[in-house]
Amino acid sequence: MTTTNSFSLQIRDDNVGVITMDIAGESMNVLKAAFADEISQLLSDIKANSQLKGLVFISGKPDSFIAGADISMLDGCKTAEEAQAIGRMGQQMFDQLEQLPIPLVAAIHGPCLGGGLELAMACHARVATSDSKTVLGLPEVQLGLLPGSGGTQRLPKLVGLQKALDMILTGKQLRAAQAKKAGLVDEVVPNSILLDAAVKLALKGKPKREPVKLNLVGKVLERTPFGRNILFSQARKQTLSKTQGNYPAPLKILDVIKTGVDSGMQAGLAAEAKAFGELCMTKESAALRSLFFATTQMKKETGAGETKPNKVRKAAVLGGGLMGGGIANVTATKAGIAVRIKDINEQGISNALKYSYSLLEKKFNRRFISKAEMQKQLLLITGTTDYSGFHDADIVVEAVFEDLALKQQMVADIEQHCSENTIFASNTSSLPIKQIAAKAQRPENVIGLHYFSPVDKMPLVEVIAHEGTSAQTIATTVAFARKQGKTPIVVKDGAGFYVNRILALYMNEAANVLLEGEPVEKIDKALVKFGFPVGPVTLLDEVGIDVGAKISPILTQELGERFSAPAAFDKLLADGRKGKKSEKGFYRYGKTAKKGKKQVDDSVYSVLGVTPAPRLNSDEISSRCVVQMLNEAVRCLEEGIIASARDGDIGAIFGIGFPPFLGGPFRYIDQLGADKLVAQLRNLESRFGSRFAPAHLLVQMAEQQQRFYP
Ligand SMILES: C[C@H](O)CC(=O)SCCNC(=O)CCNC(=O)[C@H](O)C(C)(C)COP(=O)(O)OP(=O)(O)OC[C@H]1O[C@@H](n2cnc3c(N)ncnc32)[C@H](O)[C@@H]1OP(=O)(O)O
Repeated sequence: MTTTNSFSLQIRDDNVGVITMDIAGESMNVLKAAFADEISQLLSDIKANSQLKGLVFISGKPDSFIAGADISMLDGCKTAEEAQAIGRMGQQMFDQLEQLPIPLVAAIHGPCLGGGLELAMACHARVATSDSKTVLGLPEVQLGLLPGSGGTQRLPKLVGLQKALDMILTGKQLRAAQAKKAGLVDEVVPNSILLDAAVKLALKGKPKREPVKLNLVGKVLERTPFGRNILFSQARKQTLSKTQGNYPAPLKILDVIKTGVDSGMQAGLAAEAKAFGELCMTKESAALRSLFFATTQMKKETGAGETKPNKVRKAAVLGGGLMGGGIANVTATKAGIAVRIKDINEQGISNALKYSYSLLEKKFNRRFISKAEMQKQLLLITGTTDYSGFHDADIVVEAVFEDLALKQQMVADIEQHCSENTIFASNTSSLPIKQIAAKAQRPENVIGLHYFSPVDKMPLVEVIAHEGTSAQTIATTVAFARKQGKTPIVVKDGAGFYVNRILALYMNEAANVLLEGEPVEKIDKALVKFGFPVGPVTLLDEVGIDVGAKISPILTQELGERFSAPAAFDKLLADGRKGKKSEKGFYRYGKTAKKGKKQVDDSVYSVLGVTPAPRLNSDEISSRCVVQMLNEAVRCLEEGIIASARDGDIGAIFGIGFPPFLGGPFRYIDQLGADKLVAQLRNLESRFGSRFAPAHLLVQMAEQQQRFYP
């Protein structure tokens, strides 16, 4: 038996060596530069033992394999050369594993990501557990990086070029069954027999790798120089349209994979390590890494200091609409908690159940979950038109219309039908929680829990405590949201909370620009180019022009005139234009829409009384909208609506899709400089009026040359 700090090698009676990786004192295995010496020692012991018939590499952690290279180590690199050397070291380490004369099998349970998968791919075979915790992927692109230790070269060999490009460019993670279908793992087994299965495979000898099975088109695209040129140029085009050129990593990924395919593995590896080093130094990667650190840190916070959350065993949802159905879905599928939906009629319940069914069916068809998992999750969702089955709900989330009296009635109903500890969480997007709790007998149990649509996709929730909400209610709600797979930020009670507040000013400015005559598609394109997933006008159509019109007066009354929507927008509603749901908005929908490209419904201009005439350039449009968002974010921090710049950054990125490569509004202000932003706002204020007046805190920071982050 050989033991180093993080690895041990144990020889079994059948002469299979089991290498166990278990970094002391850390909850997950990550790869560090310091391991090079340990691996060398291990390999020399292995080579010295002529009896060995095979090897298994397994993790000593209960629920994780390897979560990749240590991101803190990468963050600490000062030069591209330093980061390149780390990539090279990993490449050499994995090369040595691949060169071993005896079969080496990776036994994978839990996350096997980034450098972890690169190590597993250097092994001669892979067995993975069918457990839902087991996921395999190369998520480096999400950190603004590329796989730096052989991943760009080995993955295409195992799963084919097209699949590898898809995985590396998106960072998507595969469950074991999907990985098996793709050719990434050889066997899928229950966790209880993982080691046995891996040993068995090792004793069979090194498997012969057949070329990836491809259909005729696939063969032409992947196995002829002509086809590959088409494949890479298509991928480049798609990447540029998706990233708008804002992210350097995807283009480098394409270059590096192409180098390997055209000039061989060694050239590919050299290009990979060089690009890895360069990417590590980019501001985009630094911003994306900061998101990883922020979200990891937030996972530990209860939202209420030392108060421990109560366990939620059963939940209920009021309202089976799109939001209610989505909330029920994540409660059952992500949190694994039984959830009861109440709607005023059977149809509402049936819609909510169908919603979950179709999402789960898609996951099943993609082999992401098994039939048994699908059925188990569906069984957790039940429906009722009265309050039957509500008495033992630990938390009730209401997702009914934005009507204060109705919501107050719901509070009273829940106090009557549920226990005295049941939490009442309101999914309101604009009403102050204090008002919803105003008539409650137990206001300490009332809280806001604001989800974003579509609930199954949007990662953020705002948890809103009013002054009387108890610490216990806050901690339990935060933990509940986290179990649903959400990133919660705790915000102070106030109209629009944080996300809708900063969004409203941004959308208003887009509306102002539109009313000055800029064409709809130009405004949308400008903000997509800036880095938002969709433009503000498209977003207004999606959310509903009527919804915007309802929220705007509430925000104006509570927060001031800068929130009042341009009066001309009332004409849209008078014309029956509510957006996508009414098939009438800024764009064409339904029968009037032609297939393919989105088209502006030109009649919207005459309704608004404007003649479209482009005058501003893309940067002028985007900066006018974005500075409104930045300025309001600072006001929210100043007023304590958000507790920190970090929460504000996460809220904007996860709730609105603020460009992640900028790190969020506050990191972006740091990058711009508070003084430059103040100057820009003052200039706009002189042209357009007080809605651009800079926030006090921003002015103060500009004067004192301060930053939000060190
Ligand atoms: C050369 C290579 O190609 C380059 C790379 O490999 S870059 C790294 C690629 N890997 C990744 O991006 C994966 C990052 N990690 C994750 O996504 C998630 O942590 C996970 C899905 C693995 C697990 O999530 P979850 O179970 O919620 O646990 P989470 O709280 O995030 O992490 C547990 C601990 O592991 C740490 N951790 C996880 N992955 C890490 C990593 N790659 N580097 C450093 N620390 C990591 C977390 O910081 C946390 O530490 P703590 O307990 O001391 O706070």
